[in-house]
Amino acid sequence: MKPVPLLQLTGLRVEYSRPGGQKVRAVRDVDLVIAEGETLGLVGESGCGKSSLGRAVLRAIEPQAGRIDFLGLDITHLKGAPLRRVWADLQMIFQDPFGSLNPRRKVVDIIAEPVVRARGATRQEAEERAGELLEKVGLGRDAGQRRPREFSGGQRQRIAIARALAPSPRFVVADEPVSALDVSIQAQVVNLLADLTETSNLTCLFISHDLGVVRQLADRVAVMYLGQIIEIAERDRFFAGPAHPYSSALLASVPRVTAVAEPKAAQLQGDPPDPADPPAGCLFSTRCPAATELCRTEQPVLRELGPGHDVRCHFPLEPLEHA
Ligand SMILES: Nc1ncnc2c1ncn2[C@@H]1O[C@H](COP(=O)(O)OP(=O)(O)OP(=O)(O)O)[C@@H](O)[C@H]1O
Repeated sequence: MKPVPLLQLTGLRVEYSRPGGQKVRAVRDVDLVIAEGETLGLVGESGCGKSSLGRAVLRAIEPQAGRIDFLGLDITHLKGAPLRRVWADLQMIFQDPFGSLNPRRKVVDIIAEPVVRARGATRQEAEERAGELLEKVGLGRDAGQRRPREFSGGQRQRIAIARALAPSPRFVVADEPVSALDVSIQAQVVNLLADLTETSNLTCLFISHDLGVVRQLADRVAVMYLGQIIEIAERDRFFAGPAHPYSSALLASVPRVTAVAEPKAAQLQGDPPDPADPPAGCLFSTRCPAATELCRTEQPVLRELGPGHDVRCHFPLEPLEHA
């Protein structure tokens, strides 16, 4: 029997209304399956809809269409107590570790609180769990008696990670968790996250605009453009040579991860179109150096290029190497 996917998105759509009533479709009918224990890296330029997708998955916002199945349960329109029960298994790590931590509370209380609230633990059990987690994230139990402002940015993000893991969730959405940190600290926090996801069999949606970071953590990579997933592949296959011209250009713009040269990669020119006024045909056609008349008129579907490798392009690039 096929295992139940931990998370399944079917035709997920998120729309916002701008003042004046104009509709912005931030997530366009996304289908996605995340298996238990995997880390999926979701990448793309600013504004492509990564956070909107992450927030919809967490049910911090309600999607306009589509369906979210988590652990086999349809959570798309869940509200109140049933949604709060699901949140015990669905946690979030935010970009800004200071803004997301209550400055007036002691660290031990910040971490213990979700264990009491979500799991019904006693105060003593929750504090014990907080102590364990503070050790696990490398801060030590004594850190629990201090307040967030006494810690550096990287340390605060370790506290935020400990808080997210405190109720022993099955799934974590990490939305740009290291991009507010100094580059020298980023690697430490990424290594910690890689270690924790590995040792706790945690499933993770890791949102980042930084392909270098995604390469260190993700088992699979999904690339978003203007609300659509335009390519998804196993990490090694992706980094050996992505098939979508947009992914290729994105990869070429990150010097650190282009050890494998991508000769066909074009430079990304200009900004993405306004999602309220998307182009006809392929959404990338206005910036794609290889766009033809077909690309400008007919929207490509996401189709399988090889095992576990899907691409939404009429003329995908030849992979340099097959994993
Ligand atoms: N509350 C809102 N009202 C109107 N438009 C919004 C709202 N939130 C997001 N958007 C728009 O939806 C699109 C997707 O935004 P989203 O924040 O999901 O993208 P992102 O890829 O996470 O970008 P970033 O990395 O900058 O956070 C953008 O065009 C954004 O301007």
